[in-house]
Amino acid sequence: MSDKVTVLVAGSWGTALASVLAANHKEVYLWTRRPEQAAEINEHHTNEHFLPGIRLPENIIATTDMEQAVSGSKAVVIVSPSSGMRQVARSLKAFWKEDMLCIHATKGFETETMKRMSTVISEELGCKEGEIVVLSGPSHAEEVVRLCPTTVVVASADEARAVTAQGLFINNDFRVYTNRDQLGVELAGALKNIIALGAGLSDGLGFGDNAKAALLTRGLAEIARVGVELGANPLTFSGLAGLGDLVVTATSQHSRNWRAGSMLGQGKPLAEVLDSMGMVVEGIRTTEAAYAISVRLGVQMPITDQIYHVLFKGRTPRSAVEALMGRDRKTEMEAISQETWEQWHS
Ligand SMILES: NC(=O)C1=CN([C@@H]2O[C@H](COP(=O)(O)OP(=O)(O)OC[C@H]3O[C@@H](n4cnc5c(N)ncnc54)[C@H](OP(=O)(O)O)[C@@H]3O)[C@@H](O)[C@H]2O)C=CC1
Ligand SMILES: O=C(CO)COP(=O)(O)O
Repeated sequence: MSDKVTVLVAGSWGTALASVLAANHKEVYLWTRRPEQAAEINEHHTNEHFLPGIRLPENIIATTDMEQAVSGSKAVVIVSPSSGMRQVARSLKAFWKEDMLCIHATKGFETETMKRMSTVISEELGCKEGEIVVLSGPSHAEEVVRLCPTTVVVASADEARAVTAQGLFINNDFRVYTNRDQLGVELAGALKNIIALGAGLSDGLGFGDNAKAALLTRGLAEIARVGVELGANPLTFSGLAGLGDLVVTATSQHSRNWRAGSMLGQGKPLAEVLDSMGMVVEGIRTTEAAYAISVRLGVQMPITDQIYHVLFKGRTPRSAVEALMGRDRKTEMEAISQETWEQWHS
């Protein structure tokens, strides 16, 4: 097989992952729907809107032709925002071959159906969900393209595919671990964006480090609670896709979710905040999906609940904080059932 790999969509993360792959492979095809962006990448080796000031490797070949991008590739990496995933996966289907590896690096749900991205992709490609590989972890595109040391996890129910994905991406700047808990990794990557919005809100309101530490810790508790209820390994939430990504997203000014939350906390309306971003803020849609999932399962997600009401129901950030601080008295630790413990330690 050739040494060609493909990345679908040339946003910040797709372009950054193409740069990692370009260090390891001969040809990296980067598909975009915009001809002017393809021309910019091929002629100037830049993607100025998404990664200002960065010169991209010359073996990244941008194209708007899906067939040219995909045919003969050994792996296709989909990095669409969650809102475009079904459409992008559907366009891929015509050129998809069963021996290609499919990896996705998107952090979100399909809001209309509350489905995970692996589910959406497998439905469109007609493959098993467990064959998809999920790439996630603490990794801002802006730092990856500057070759700052970065660690991520690739997860698949099919361990051999995760190991193959690890081999495609790993190098001395980009360290890749494998994990069998595809479900947990996917849930952790999506749900941390809600807490990052909350951390931004807290900073925008002028609260301090105590509030942020509380949000991260109790946020992780509710992410793990819903994750375990859905069948994930509890230990995944203390790994790179869980704690690692939560820390990087909720404490970094690179984070679009943190930035959006911070502007909301300063009193800017949601529509104005989203207009000013120029990039995807996944946490908004994810809050809607997670709120619906928590109601459906009857699992408490108090922080998500408050952020949902701030975003969509006109609650002020301050009254959301009052509601969180005034909740019933609780014990900190929740029991993990014997059955769950045995399942993950067998
Ligand atoms: N940025 C980061 O550091 C990281 C991002 N992620 C995740 O990666 C995913 C993508 O985020 P990111 O790259 O940052 O987003 P950006 O906002 O930087 O870019 C989004 C890209 O998606 C394209 N796009 C959107 N909808 C469609 C569609 N229907 N068909 C084709 N192309 C489409 C846009 O094209 P156009 O320009 O034509 O609108 C644009 O190129 C998100 O789920 C995010 O959470 C994960 C880890 C790190
Ligand atoms: O997921 C990310 C880093 O791991 C990027 O987060 P933002 O989408 O908030 O920028």
